[in-house]
Amino acid sequence: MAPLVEYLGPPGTFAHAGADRLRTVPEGAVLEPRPTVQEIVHDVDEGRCDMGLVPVENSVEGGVTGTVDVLVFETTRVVLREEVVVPVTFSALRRAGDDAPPATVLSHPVGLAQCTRWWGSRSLECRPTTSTSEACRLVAASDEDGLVAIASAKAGALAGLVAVETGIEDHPGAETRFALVAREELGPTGDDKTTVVVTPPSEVPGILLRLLEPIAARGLNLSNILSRPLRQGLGVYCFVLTIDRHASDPDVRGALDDLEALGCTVKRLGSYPAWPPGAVGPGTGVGA
Ligand SMILES: O=C(O)C(=O)Cc1ccccc1
Repeated sequence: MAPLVEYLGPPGTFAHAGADRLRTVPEGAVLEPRPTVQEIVHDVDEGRCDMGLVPVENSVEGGVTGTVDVLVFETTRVVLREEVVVPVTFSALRRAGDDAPPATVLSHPVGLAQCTRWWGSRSLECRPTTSTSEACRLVAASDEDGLVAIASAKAGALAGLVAVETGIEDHPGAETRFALVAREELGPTGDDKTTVVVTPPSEVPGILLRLLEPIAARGLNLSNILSRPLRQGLGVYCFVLTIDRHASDPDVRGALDDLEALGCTVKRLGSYPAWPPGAVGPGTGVGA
């Protein structure tokens, strides 16, 4: 049967654009929008779909914490299978005929955070939405005046909105990394990354330094480190580490064994080919 790939919808999101850049999805896959990252990740974890495409990191905002936390705390089977990077630029989008002064801006939290100068200088009220396309859908369906969606021009056009300004982001050239999550990871391609969640034992002084030592000592490059609160009180954190090598590499295996020997809990989120495309084939073109 054709694999089912869910992405953060509705159509026109940056995730939808990312689906077009996927390289490891079998031909004939069916692509379906879902309204929230949580639903997508749980659908993969519990076998209701095969794969899911969700935002994990933005070059201006850092980790997309909503996604990272679902992967860290709410999954048992989900692994990262592929990463895809998408350039992001934002437009201000309105209903045709709504000439009222802008009053309220709607977008995904990452979209709002990347356009703070635009809406901050106009003192607009912010309404976070589950995606940029959902912001467009809500503005198009509302009879409230003065609403502005922040999304790609394409998302706006799909919802029938008019772009009143383009390129409104604070930092041009931003990119977002998306993860294709699945239940099975891929073998080594020669240019891979491994992401793990490391929870240190409590109350060990200098633990961050000690848990980085086995990685540094093996000459492994750490391309990302994110700390997330364990929700057990202030100062209690886990670390999401990305190592630029496949988990089957003996040095990565050795480093992860050392972390466990230090008393850390290690949750393996999987190994996947690094972006930009290197050792794997061309895109499968399942997306937008
Ligand atoms: O809402 C979207 O379009 C997404 O795919 C998530 C997102 C939102 C803002 C910037 C990058 C990705």
